[in-house]
Amino acid sequence: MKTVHSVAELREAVGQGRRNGASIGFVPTMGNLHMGHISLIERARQQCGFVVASIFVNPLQFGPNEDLATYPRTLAADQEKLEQAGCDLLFAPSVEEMYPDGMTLQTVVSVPAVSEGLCGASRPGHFDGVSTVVSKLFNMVQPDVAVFGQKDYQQLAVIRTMVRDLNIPVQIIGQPTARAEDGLALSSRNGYLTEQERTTAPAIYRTLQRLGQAIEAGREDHQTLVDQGLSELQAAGLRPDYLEIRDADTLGEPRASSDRLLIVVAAYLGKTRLLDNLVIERRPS
Ligand SMILES: Nc1ncnc2c1ncn2[C@@H]1O[C@H](COP(=O)(O)OP(=O)(O)OP(=O)(O)O)[C@@H](O)[C@H]1O
Ligand SMILES: CC(C)(CO)[C@@H](O)C(=O)[O-]
Ligand code: BAL
Repeated sequence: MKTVHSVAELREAVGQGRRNGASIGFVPTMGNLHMGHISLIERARQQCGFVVASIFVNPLQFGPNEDLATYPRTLAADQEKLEQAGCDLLFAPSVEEMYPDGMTLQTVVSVPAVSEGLCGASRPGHFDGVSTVVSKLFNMVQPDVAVFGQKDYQQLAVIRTMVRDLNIPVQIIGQPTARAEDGLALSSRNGYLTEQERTTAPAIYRTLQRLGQAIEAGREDHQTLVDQGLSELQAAGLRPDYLEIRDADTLGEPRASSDRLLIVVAAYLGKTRLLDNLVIERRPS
């Protein structure tokens, strides 16, 4: 696997892949790779002859009091994992390469509606940072297919909307969440957890499953379920940011006609903010 750091080298290497007749698959990441990331690479590999990953900790999507400075940067280990997973090319640009005129003068891509609420409410400006960097990366790589994780469900919805609204010629694939044996969604930020916090963290998925089972059994009293779920999380030692039940396709409030519901949660364990979600097929009434 080749690693490049500049847009010019990236274009040259992707162009070579394309000239060899391969379709281009792309997996954007912030690095510190785990098996969740690797499942995205493998998904891209299934469909494309040439697979590109990027590692870029994007300052534009971090709030002023967030963990930009401490976010784990583990390039050498990541390169090894990507190589083993069959990735062809890694793009690992500097901040200067991505934002040569600085970030204040950067044109911003902003996706309305779907980026508001949930993480958009707790992290103002976050999704503008994500949609801006992902549209830049799409223009740099020009992939046929891009794979994102369903763990970051709202992010995936924002990207799908952006691609549709801006007519970007890329197929977006959502890959199911890879989990540890105890159900905790794999996440780079799990590395921040103390041993004690790590034993508490699976309560998030347990709560999602319990709510999911209740909905599958026909419960429609969503607010009661959410209140119980919040209490469960708190009792386990988590500090919920939000726990909500939404329409899984629009991310709006569920309607009588919603046939897929999203149970979505963000919760703090100490200083670490963890995300997870579950999609439930609703029983026809
Ligand atoms: N457990 C997982 N299963 C499947 N995909 C995942 C998983 N975790 C992350 N991804 C996906 O990997 C891509 C890159 O995400 P990122 O590098 O931010 O990893 P992360 O583990 O989510 O990090 P963080 O802890 O910072 O949120 C995104 O599309 C994200 O949804
Ligand atoms: C999509 C992404 C790579 C954009 O910086 C990031 O938000 C992530 O890793 O999920
Ligand atoms: N995986 C989401 C990227 C972020 O938290 O900034």
